[in-house]
Amino acid sequence: MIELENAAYSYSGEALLTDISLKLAPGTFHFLTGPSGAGKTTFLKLCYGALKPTAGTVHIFSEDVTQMDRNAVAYMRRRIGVVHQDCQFLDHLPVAENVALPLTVSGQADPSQADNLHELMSWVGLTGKFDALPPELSGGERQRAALARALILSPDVILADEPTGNVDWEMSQRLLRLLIELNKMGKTVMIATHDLALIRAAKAHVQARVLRIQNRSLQTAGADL
Ligand SMILES: Nc1ncnc2c1ncn2[C@@H]1O[C@H](COP(=O)(O)OP(=O)(O)OP(=O)(O)O)[C@@H](O)[C@H]1O
Repeated sequence: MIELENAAYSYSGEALLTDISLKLAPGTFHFLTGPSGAGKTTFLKLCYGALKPTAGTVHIFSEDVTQMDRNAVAYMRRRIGVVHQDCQFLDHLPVAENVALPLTVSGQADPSQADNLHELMSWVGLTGKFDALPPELSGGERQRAALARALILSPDVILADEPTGNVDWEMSQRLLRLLIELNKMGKTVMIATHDLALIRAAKAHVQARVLRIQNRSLQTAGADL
């Protein structure tokens, strides 16, 4: 689905990631860990075409990202749901409209009537928050709304950047269960996280591969996590 081959990324000529190779196969579950500033968000951006590698190649759904124009990237992005670290809501729009935004952007006539909007809001436990504004949500509600928005176009792949960053243990377990459930439905999932306890908890329920970015490269983490 997503394949990086000797991929590298530099900001302003300074190498952050070098010689990264990885194949994300359909239906797999990955964690991505590593110290703060190691490049986890940057790596995820390479995986969804927000950044193009400065060396090597990235293929997404068999297409070379460096050869895609903006329209092709936008079209490809419909198949990848991204949960951003800071959620990135439009604070003046109600939660349901934020969740439906990818439908609006992709030209669906009346997103508020979309069956999957109602289903998703219910699935993430936010039925009562349709008309709330994002600043009125708790941290866990924000993360669940961000997950719902990432899923609104029924993507094949979910990339979640610290989805449990600002929530307590109980809520992080709830979010993890949702992501595991998605994987059991056949979706490919990658979660970037600092939370090693979360990774340990997940391993009891899902076969997950743990990757670590360290010293600019990507390694498979040991079983001692
Ligand atoms: N647009 C940018 N321009 C220049 N440098 C950047 C840019 N975005 C990120 N960086 C730098 O790249 C490095 C890696 O950032 P990135 O956000 O990918 O790391 P991370 O592992 O996700 O960090 P954290 O765990 O703290 O979220 C950091 O030093 C950051 O300052």
